[in-house]
Amino acid sequence: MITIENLRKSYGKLQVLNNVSASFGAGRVISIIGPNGSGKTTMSKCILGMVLPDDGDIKIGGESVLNKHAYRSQIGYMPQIGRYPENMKIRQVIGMIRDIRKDVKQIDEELIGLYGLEAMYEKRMGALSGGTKQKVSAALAFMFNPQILILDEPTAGLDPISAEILKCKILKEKKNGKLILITSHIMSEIEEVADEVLCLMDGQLKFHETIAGIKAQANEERLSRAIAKIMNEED
Ligand SMILES: Nc1ncnc2c1ncn2[C@@H]1O[C@H](COP(=O)(O)OP(=O)(O)OP(=O)(O)O)[C@@H](O)[C@H]1O
Repeated sequence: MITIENLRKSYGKLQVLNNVSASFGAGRVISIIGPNGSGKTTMSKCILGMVLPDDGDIKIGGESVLNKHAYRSQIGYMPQIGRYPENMKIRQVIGMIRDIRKDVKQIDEELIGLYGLEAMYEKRMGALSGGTKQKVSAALAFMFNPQILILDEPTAGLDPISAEILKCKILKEKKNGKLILITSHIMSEIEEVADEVLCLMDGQLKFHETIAGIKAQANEERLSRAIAKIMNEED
């Protein structure tokens, strides 16, 4: 569904993505991991068209999406920190985005219901707690039934019950054939929801492997130990 070919991106002298290639199929959850600053968000933003790579290609359904816009409507994005106009109420933000996406008939309001957002509709975005803002971001990412979801540290800041709701939603949408990319540092969460792990280190692909494959390769039952072992291996 998504193919990344020899992706390169630098900011000035800093090479953030160095020849990264990978492909991701429908009906899979892929966790993107790596130390802080290893290029995870930059790779996600390249897929979203928010950052233009210096070199390489990104294909969705076999077609290059570089410098194109229409494909973005197939992607639901939950940013690490959602930024919203402080004075707008939750109701207005959701209404505004629904207005922009009038083309979508099959609206998915499940997370709005599960998070009880309607009861907070009249609250202004600037007055919300970080976790509630995260819930709005999650609800918006899933709302327009996108075929691809990119979730940047989605459960960071959510209380355990709200995080559980989101993990269940991720697994449900995976069963519906969606491709879901998640950046996360939480190993237990990765083990619960992901099928594959892609690891970036210093902008390079360190490995891209199934969970079972990682454990077998490292000869470790615990995913966190297995990943640490592989990350510490010399190339
Ligand atoms: N717009 C930008 N201008 C300059 N440097 C940038 C820009 N965006 C990112 N960088 C740098 O690129 C590197 C990779 O950043 P990126 O946000 O992709 O990392 P990450 O793996 O998502 O990190 P984290 O785990 O901390 O979220 C960092 O050194 C960052 O400072």
